[in-house]
Amino acid sequence: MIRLNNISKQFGSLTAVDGISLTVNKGEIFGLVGPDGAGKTTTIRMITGLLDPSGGTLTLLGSQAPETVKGRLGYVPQKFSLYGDLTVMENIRVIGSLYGASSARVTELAREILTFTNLLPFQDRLADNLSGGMKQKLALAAGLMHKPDVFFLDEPTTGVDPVSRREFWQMLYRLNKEGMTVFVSTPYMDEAELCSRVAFMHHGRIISCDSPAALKTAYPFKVLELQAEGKKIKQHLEHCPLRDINAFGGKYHLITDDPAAAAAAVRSALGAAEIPVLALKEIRPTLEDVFVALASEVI
Ligand SMILES: Nc1ncnc2c1ncn2[C@@H]1O[C@H](COP(=O)(O)OP(=O)(O)OP(=O)(O)O)[C@@H](O)[C@H]1O
Repeated sequence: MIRLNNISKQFGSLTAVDGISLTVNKGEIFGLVGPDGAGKTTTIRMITGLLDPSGGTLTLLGSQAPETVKGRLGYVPQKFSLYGDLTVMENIRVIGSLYGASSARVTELAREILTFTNLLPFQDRLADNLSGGMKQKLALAAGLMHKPDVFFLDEPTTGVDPVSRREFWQMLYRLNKEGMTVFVSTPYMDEAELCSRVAFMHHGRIISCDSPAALKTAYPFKVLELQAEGKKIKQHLEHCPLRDINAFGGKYHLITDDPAAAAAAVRSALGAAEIPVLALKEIRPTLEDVFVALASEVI
């Protein structure tokens, strides 16, 4: 459905996308995952024909010219780009009428899509007065007005509250079940987990691409999760048999080859520093662990 072969993009001397190749199959929820500046937006803009690649070849829906299949694509850009001074319904109707449907058909479709996105009760509210999560739902609704075969969403939930994020993903799942191929970029690893396959992007390159389960299975190290209250924890663990220490929201992931030996050394080192260990246990590696290892080129 989507095939990129050695695609790159230069902006002057900056290489934003550095020779990436990937294939997305019909019916997938494909995640392009990576930190800010990795090259995700640039990649999506090239696939959707908004930007010309500097090199490489690209096939989308069987065509090498994205503009010829534009009518079959949906695109939700990173920044809200609908009309703030129009209501929810007006925004949707404007987009619908751009595709040349009759007024009656636009009304019917608008109601159907606003119902699907739970926005119907807010149809008369100005877009400017919507919450961040609702704005993103409106952008999603707009992207659906022409019933695309493949739907591109560029970091659709950045800055959106957790409840709205969950609702948003439930919608993506429902659309996907109905047959829509979804291509979504995200900096969030919990969202990466929800994709059928993910490509990790870093400094313009794809450093790995597989299903979340396969990526985690291939991870070669063990992970200990540590909860401890104290300062300079990393420093105290310097001489423990650990490959890496990563802080994730108040907890530490300790990367090791030998979890038993590492746990004993950690308890001893923190004990000597009078830092109480609140919890220390081996956990299954997360996608975040996989990404950190890939990005630092230790796997
Ligand atoms: N039009 C442009 N001109 C010059 N540099 C650009 C342009 N667009 C993107 N870049 C640069 O290319 C790199 C990749 O940017 P891109 O927006 O694709 O990354 P991203 O992974 O989508 O991250 P973000 O979430 O920050 O948008 C960045 O260094 C960015 O500053």
